[in-house]
Amino acid sequence: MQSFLKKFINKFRYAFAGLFDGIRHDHSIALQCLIGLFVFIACIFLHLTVWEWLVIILMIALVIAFEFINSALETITDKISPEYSLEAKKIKDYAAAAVLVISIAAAISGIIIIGGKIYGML
Ligand SMILES: Nc1ncnc2c1ncn2[C@@H]1O[C@H](COP(=O)(O)OP(=O)(O)OP(=O)(O)O)[C@@H](O)[C@H]1O
Repeated sequence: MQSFLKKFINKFRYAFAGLFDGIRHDHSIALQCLIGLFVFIACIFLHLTVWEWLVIILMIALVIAFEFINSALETITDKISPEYSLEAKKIKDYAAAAVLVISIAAAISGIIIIGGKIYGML
């Protein structure tokens, strides 16, 4: 029981270590976190509904999570294929495309929700 609890706590410890390491050492992750924080703070003043908050929080989390996965794939690609290769290019470009797709969805959601709120205030 104790070792189960220890393993469980360690999982969180490693995950948080990864979170802080990514924010400190990966500029793309740091930038996405900063944008997410800025959007979150801006939304506090816009009196969002529960559903609007859910979409905003989900989108911020998805973009940051995709950025972490992208960085993990870049790291493993650089390790196994430091030389130029078409496969390495494909892995990195596909991972970047995944971030792009979710970022476009987040931007559109943000424009609809935040833009709509600001428009309503004018
Ligand atoms: N080993 C490689 N072989 C072939 N193409 C590569 C290789 N490494 C990088 N590339 C190409 O360069 C692009 C940028 O790769 P890079 O590793 O610099 O990612 P990045 O998006 O600049 O990462 P970050 O800014 O998060 O550090 C890739 O999307 C890919 O097209």
